[in-house]
Amino acid sequence: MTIETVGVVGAGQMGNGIAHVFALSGFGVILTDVAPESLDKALTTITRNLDRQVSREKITAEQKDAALARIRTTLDIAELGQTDLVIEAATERESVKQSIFDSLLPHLKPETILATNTSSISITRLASRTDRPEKFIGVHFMNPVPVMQLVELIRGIATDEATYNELIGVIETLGKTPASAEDFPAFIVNRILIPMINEAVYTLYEGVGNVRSIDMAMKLGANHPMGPLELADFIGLDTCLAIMNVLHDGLADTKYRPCPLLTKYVEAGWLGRKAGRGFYDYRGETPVPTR
Ligand SMILES: CC(=O)CC(=O)SCCNC(=O)CCNC(=O)[C@H](O)C(C)(C)COP(=O)(O)OP(=O)(O)OC[C@H]1O[C@@H](n2cnc3c(N)ncnc32)[C@H](O)[C@@H]1OP(=O)(O)O
Ligand SMILES: NC(=O)C1=CN([C@@H]2O[C@H](COP(=O)(O)OP(=O)(O)OC[C@H]3O[C@@H](n4cnc5c(N)ncnc54)[C@H](OP(=O)(O)O)[C@@H]3O)[C@@H](O)[C@H]2O)C=CC1
Repeated sequence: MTIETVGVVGAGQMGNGIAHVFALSGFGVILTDVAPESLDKALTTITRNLDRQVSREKITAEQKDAALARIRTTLDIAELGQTDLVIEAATERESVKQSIFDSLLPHLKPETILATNTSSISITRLASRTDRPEKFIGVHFMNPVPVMQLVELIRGIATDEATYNELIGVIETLGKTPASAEDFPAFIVNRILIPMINEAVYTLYEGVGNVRSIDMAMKLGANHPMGPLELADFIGLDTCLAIMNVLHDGLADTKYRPCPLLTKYVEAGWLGRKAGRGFYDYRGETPVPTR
């Protein structure tokens, strides 16, 4: 099958990045979300990130304009019926993803591949509730999508070889590197990364360090490009907590217990950068630690 047009469901930080890289690689993109403001914000972010790539001479102004012209936004999920591949990138909650698939499936062509960018949820379980488990696959992009090289590919128990091979080709066309992960909670990257972030929150909770000292320690002491709390804010604290809950429920091991302080920040709506506040407050000129 030739994939020419890609549907992206969810226009948050991952959805806009996925739309960006597909459009830049020549695919037509239809981006949908439930909120018109999210679609407007996504287009503003994509334009800003393309401008950054133009100013760093990674792409030309013509490539930027052509990429933007390939992206269409809509509030009507039925419009994704014309696409060859759909990537679901909505909130990390199984019920949300489930209801998206329920409303999307009646409109899809039988040959369309259905992918999810979930960062932790079982691909096999999500696939089993669709009409095409053999054409269902996990395609896990990393944040920020235009920059990060890796894409994890996760096959559910029923995913067929043709779908897997098709996606390897697509990811290579995007200039990225596919890596296969088995379908266990949070796959490879987040199985390792998110417990590390959770441990950093425990370090804060127990008073071993404050926000600044913990981030500085890991940046200067372990050469991480961002400190773990800065990275948690970047990912989204709701997403970090959702992933810890999937690990805790799925592996039934207390070592995956989400830190109560992480839960408290999420309960406060302090979800990180996207909410203007998390372990840092981003509402002023420079980020200020909240603890
Ligand atoms: C939760 C999950 O399910 C899985 C995940 O995604 S986990 C999160 C994985 N991501 C990470 O761990 C990111 C860690 N952080 C980093 O790698 C870096 O801090 C960073 C790349 C985000 C920014 O790097 P930096 O050096 O501080 O900033 P900066 O110099 O402005 O940017 C570096 C490059 O990225 C580009 N860039 C940064 N953000 C960008 C964006 N949103 N869009 C396009 N380009 C971007 C810059 O243009 C620059 O490109 P060049 O080097 O080619 O000139
Ligand atoms: N953040 C990260 O670093 C990474 C996240 N992921 C995964 O990508 C997915 C998206 O995460 P991320 O972009 O960070 O989250 P965001 O919160 O930034 O964006 C999620 C978007 O989905 C929208 N949405 C919610 N419900 C629906 C629906 N029914 N139909 C369409 N859109 C909907 C939200 O709208 P509204 O705001 O109105 O609710 C929001 O715009 C998650 O599965 C996450 O686990 C994967 C890799 C990295």
